[in-house]
Amino acid sequence: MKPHSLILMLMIFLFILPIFPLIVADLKSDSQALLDFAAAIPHARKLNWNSSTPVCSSWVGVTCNLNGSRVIAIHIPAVGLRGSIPAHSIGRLDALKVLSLRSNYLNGNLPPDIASISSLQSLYLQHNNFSGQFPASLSTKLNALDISFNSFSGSIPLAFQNLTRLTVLNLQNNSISGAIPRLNLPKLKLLNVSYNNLNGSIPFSLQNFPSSSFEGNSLLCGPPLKHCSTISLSPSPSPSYLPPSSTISQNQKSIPNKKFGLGSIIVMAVGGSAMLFLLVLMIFICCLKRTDDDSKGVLKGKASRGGRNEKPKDFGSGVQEAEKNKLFFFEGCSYNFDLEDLLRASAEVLGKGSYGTAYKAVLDEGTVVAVKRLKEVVVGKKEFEQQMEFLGRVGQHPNVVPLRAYYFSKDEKLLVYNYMPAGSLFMLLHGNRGSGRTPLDWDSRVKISLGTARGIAHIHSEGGAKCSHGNIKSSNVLLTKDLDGCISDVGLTPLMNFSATLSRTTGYRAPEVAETRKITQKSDVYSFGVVLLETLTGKVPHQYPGGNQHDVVVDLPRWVKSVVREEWTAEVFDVELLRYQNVEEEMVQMLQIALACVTKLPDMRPQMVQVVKMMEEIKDKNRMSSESESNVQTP
Ligand SMILES: Nc1ncnc2c1ncn2[C@@H]1O[C@H](COP(=O)(O)OP(=O)(O)OP(=O)(O)O)[C@@H](O)[C@H]1O
Repeated sequence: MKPHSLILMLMIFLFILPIFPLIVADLKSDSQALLDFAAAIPHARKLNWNSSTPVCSSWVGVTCNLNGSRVIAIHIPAVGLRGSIPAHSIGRLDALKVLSLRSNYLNGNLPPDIASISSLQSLYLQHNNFSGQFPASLSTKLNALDISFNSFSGSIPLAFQNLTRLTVLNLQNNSISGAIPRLNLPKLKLLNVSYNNLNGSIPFSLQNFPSSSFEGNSLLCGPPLKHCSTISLSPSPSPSYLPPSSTISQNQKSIPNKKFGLGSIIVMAVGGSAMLFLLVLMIFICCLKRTDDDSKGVLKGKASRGGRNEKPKDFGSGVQEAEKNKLFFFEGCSYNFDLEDLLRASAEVLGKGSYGTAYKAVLDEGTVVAVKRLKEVVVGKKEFEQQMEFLGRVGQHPNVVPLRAYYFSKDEKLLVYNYMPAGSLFMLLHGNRGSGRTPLDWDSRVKISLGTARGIAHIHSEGGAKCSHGNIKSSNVLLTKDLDGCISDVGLTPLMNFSATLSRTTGYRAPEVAETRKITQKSDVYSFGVVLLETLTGKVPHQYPGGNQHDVVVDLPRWVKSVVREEWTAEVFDVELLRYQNVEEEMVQMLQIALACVTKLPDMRPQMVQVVKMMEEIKDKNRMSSESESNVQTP
């Protein structure tokens, strides 16, 4: 080594030596703050945070700065965090820039020390159960704040006026009340305050945002919503005076009158030199680092790609490095991620089915998808791809859960679907039958059943006479946010071990299937008939873990037929439906369709297109007769 290099190295060493204990102490205090947080908050997925492993390289979701001295970002979305965050835990991370705790089950107040971390730039708390007033004191460096889908109440803090760097402000679906303050936020690109209890007029500075930013606040008025009437019941005008922030006023007061003495000048000169020295040092270190990197070349690139972020996730453990990025997207799919992103996403198990395990995966940019990791696929790659190609063609229908992408390798087969946040028909019918349950009304049951029937009819007609579903049941009827029924798991039966399917469809399986070991369109009609009976009776057609055994009827078609034969037809219907007036006839007609579907002889069952037609006729007839009744009553 040359002598001048040695001198420089010595200088660096001499400079770093005194600050090294400070670096270690800062990181230690950050890690302790995180450990305090994790100890107070139960979590479903392993965070791997413990004092014996290095914070910056092995703690899940934790990012440090370049020299590894401070924690600067925490991303732990959808890891099943529960409970309320204690004060003086995360709030102690005073170098934190990004905090993402979205899609967990956190509740209670947000500790004020988090919102006021002075370095904080992005705060993502959406989809939790936080409540109470959002803290009034906020980091003025914030550029993104998303607290949507919580239960925050109180008014929008006036301190929002000071968030001049804000580009995203999402407060939708909370219980925030009062008027919107006159926010003049020059960088704001995305604003959403919809579905709160806001009132008064929309401030002029925010009137350029679309009406969807404000909808769902019945007492809010003015452009882009309807004009405010001059005599408003609850005008609550926006506050016309906003006190300037304390920091601004202090700065304004102090700067003009300042006079510098000799002492101050010496301090400034010494400080300036130190800064200059630091700058030169940093440039030097960067140069050294680059030389080092260059000498490692491609290897270095590979190492970083395979680093902390690339740990295999539950649904991706069989994915090989060489096969990365071979995620195949179907045409028209707008998703913008690759396999690597998917494997890095945080995942939550939705359930285990006969075909494998389903996960909810939340990608870094906020996209949510459902991923199915298939087990026991019995076909080879070619056949698998042919089936996928077929599904790409057939699966395009509003009542079929869209398959967006797939991945195939020797050890891993993944299917990526749209995530359906409203859950399944099974959960809606049988989940939480105790107190606090929201009953499923008649119109919703009809809408879901008709949607499902349309989805199945579409597969039968588009896929050809030999195309059937083979696994129709209420947990495979998923719901859109408007409660429309969509059929899922389309086209998977031909890929799987037949006995696995047989064992899981008990209760919905047509009697001939066990004998012939063949799934047909007529056996799908039978299964749909059972789902319709389940929707009408509220009874579960099979035993299930944790279920209320009083609601289980092992052979539902047989039970319904026996009750109807005894002329106790009214007894078969779900008690929740008895409260609805004037729908008895419609209910009985739907019951007749269901019974036609579960006829023992396959040839006697209607085709799915006929089922759809009959259901539509019943719906239209009843709508027309109720309209004409109301017309008669109108004077
Ligand atoms: N796209 C999706 N969006 C939301 N939830 C889903 C999605 N796909 C599946 N689920 C849910 O995940 C859970 C497991 O689904 P999965 O289809 O793997 O099993 P299953 O329906 O219980 O049985 P089977 O494998 O026989 O269909 C179910 O509760 C289902 O409602």
